[in-house]
Amino acid sequence: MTASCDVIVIGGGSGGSAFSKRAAGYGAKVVLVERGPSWNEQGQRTGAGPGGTCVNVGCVPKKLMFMAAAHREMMVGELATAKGYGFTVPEGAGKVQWEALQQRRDEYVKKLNKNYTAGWQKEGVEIVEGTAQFVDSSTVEVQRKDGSKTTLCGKKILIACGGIPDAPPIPGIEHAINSDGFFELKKQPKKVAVIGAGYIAVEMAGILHALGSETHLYFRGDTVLRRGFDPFIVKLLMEALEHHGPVLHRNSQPSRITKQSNGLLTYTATEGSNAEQKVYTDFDCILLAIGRKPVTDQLGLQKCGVLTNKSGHIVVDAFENTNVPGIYAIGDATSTGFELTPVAIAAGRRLADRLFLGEGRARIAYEQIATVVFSHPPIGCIGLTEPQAKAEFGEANVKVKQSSFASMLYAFNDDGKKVKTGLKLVLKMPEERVVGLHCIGPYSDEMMQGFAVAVRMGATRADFEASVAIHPTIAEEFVTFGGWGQEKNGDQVRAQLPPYLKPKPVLSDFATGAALGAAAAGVQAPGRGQPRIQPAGEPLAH
Ligand SMILES: Cc1cc2nc3c(=O)[nH]c(=O)nc-3n(C[C@H](O)[C@H](O)[C@H](O)COP(=O)(O)OP(=O)(O)OC[C@H]3O[C@@H](n4cnc5c(N)ncnc54)[C@H](O)[C@@H]3O)c2cc1C
Ligand SMILES: NC(=O)c1ccc[n+]([C@@H]2O[C@H](COP(=O)([O-])OP(=O)(O)OC[C@H]3O[C@@H](n4cnc5c(N)ncnc54)[C@H](O)[C@@H]3O)[C@@H](O)[C@H]2O)c1
Repeated sequence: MTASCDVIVIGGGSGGSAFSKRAAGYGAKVVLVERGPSWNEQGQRTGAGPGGTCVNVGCVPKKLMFMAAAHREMMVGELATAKGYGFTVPEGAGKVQWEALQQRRDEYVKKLNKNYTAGWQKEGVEIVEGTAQFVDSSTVEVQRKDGSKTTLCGKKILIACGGIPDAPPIPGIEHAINSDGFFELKKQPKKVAVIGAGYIAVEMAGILHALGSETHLYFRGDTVLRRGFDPFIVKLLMEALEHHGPVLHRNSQPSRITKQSNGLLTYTATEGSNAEQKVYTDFDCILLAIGRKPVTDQLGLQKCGVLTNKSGHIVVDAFENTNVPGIYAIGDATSTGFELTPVAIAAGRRLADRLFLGEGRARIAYEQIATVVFSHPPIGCIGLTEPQAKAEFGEANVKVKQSSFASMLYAFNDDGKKVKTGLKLVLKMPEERVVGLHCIGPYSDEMMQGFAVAVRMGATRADFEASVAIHPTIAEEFVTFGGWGQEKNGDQVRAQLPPYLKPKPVLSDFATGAALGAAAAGVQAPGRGQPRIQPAGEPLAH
């Protein structure tokens, strides 16, 4: 029995870890319960441990694989640029040593696991290793791996338990892997089917294809990334995938997986308008990436009365409050709709600021969250898509500046094999405030963060164009879309002040009528629906 503490945190992932360190830094007595570790004594991966999904089976190992793929892409394959720049690429180059890569990647993750634990200890966070379940609204029981149990009492409790990959209930599902399984692959698949159309399917299919596996991507609609991404960006992504990516299978629903007598796998899908059963054979790997589900069903929430929605996500308001006073929730387990590491971290830190610093207004601005899809090529975006902006402000009050071109990276690809870069600004008229910024193409991932600051600060097109460009870069297009003299994209010549001389409207002028409401549940993430703009009169989120 541990003595009573100020706050019990369930889950040492992105959100729980950030909250715990910040709260302990303010002097709160924090007990962090984390299921971990990530590997068992036999060296087998057991899922997320210290650092959670991001560190163990998410962003970090995924980005390492993305970077491995980027190395190969430059050497060999349709979009290879190395030869054009004068490098000799020997016959047979580009064979990745999968096992060595996996080993280095896992060592890197294990180091991060240690850093997380050390970080908690340094801040004075008490760590209890085991699985937490509610006993009542202020008590939690923790079961350790050896079966022993500890009871913890907290004045407050934070739920930051995250989620796990979801699976469709189809026959033969046991033969498939999910994103966790991707990181356990001991050898590179020769022929792989990836099923899904979201971040994970697009990213993992891209990585596998770029690393040289024969990759097939099956999805239900006409395009991938259907929800929350700007149609201009999706169109360019689809063009890139069609010409240079995995084999695409549209309008395809998973139906069945069977094992062949030779050990390989057959994938059956229901396809097209007349629901034809199509059979695809000889896969050595089938990867399902059809979304994630929260692990709230394992918490015994009925004991404390915390409410979840239909999908099991904990219902929270914009301040991470659940319906039970003193119990809070952040990150992937919540109804906010944003399953992103920096969102979980920011929510955790702001919650700690509110609870232990007395900063009552601190909340995360869910309506202005930048995101990157590490697709091939990568995508970055923040704010509203063009259709979302038109729905929000009315068609006449939205102006768009967009352009697509081939990046200089492909200057020497004489065979014409290059992917298009696309940049788009969605402007709210008449002040031309940037309410959406979207890009696809090489380096889009690294380009986004600075623009996200500008959009967050309420930048207008005039602010963008008053910034002197950095040349030659891709990002410079965002600040040179066409100034006061002549506009690109066929616009009329404008006889008015250069944009950088226009008076800057005050932030409150930009407020829209959209009521954010008490619940962040209504605010939706790319891939989930429509984000909202800061409404008038709301305390400024930060
Ligand atoms: C393949 C993949 C790639 C991703 N790539 C990106 C990316 O590039 N960028 C990005 O921003 N996001 C990415 N994400 C999403 C990101 O990983 C999550 O949004 C983030 O980790 C959520 O943090 P969290 O704190 O809510 O939960 P988690 O990080 O999942 O942490 C929850 C922790 O709680 C523990 N836990 C659960 N239940 C209990 C219990 N009952 N008792 C004790 N402990 C418990 C778990 O062991 C886990 O460590 C990716 C996700 C995946 C799967
Ligand atoms: N770069 C990043 O920031 C990054 C990377 C990976 C994951 N993530 C986060 O993790 C979350 C989960 O990723 P995800 O890709 O698993 O989920 P997702 O919600 O992004 O996409 C799930 C996809 O699966 C499809 N789908 C759902 N049920 C299906 C079924 N029965 N059959 C076929 N297709 C089905 C959906 O139409 C959707 O396109 C993301 O929403 C994102 O927030 C972020």
